[in-house]
Amino acid sequence: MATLYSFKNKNELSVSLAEYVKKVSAEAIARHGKCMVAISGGSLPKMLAQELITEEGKAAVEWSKWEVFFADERAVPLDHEDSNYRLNMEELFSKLPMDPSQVHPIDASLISGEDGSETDTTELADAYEKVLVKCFAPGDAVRHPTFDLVLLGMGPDGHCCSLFPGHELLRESVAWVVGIDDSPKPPSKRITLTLPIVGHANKIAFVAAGEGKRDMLRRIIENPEEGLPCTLVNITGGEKVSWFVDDEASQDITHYPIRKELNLANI
Ligand SMILES: O=C1O[C@H](COP(=O)(O)O)[C@@H](O)[C@H](O)[C@H]1O
Repeated sequence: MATLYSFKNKNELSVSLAEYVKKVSAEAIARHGKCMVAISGGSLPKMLAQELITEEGKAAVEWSKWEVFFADERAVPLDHEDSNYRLNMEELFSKLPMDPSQVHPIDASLISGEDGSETDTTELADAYEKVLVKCFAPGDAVRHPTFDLVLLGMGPDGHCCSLFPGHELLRESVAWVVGIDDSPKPPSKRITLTLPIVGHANKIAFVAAGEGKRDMLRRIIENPEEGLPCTLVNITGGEKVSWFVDDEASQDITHYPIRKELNLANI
């Protein structure tokens, strides 16, 4: 069962989220010498940056051991305002002691049309899957990449990565990365990790804050029968999943245990 942490405000959420990231990172590096991370876009990078780009945050994590991939990406040029790569670089990774080569973007040469609207998303997804194959198991065939940490936002419609409610891609069980051409949230062309890959990670963290997420958060947590994408990650990931939300977002949750403090021993 996923753990739900709710904090007084976004500031306290960011403080605990940073503690969680530090611990998960240290454990991964102790286990296999690196930390393989998948990250999404939206409001998440800013919340991570608050504590992690400080001098203390820079020193508390072995950033040189991180390899960063995208949980989802929009089929746009890397400097486009909709690019999750651009957002994460600007908000977070360019401010950390990391080499840019540690962050693995989509293959920009496959973006077609000025705004990416003519891109073949299957080709883009397949190319990104090859990046994962290469980075996770060089020269080796693996059934699933195991991310040490997947960091996700929650869309106000209950989507995560670029897996949208009711979409057929929620049933994908073979591919690691898939293309989507009909995202209900623009831009319509994207690529995304699939549910089995997200659920296979060692740790999965969701971040959601503010009144705008309140109703959907309640439905995700309390109405699993709706089968919303975030709920499916909760079900697949079970106790590996932690939610970091603020009290504004969790206010309507009455039938699920809410923890008010992060307990690092339980992670
Ligand atoms: O389109 C996307 O939206 C989600 C949620 O974003 P938020 O701004 O509501 O936090 C994000 O997680 C995903 O990466 C992005 O492509």
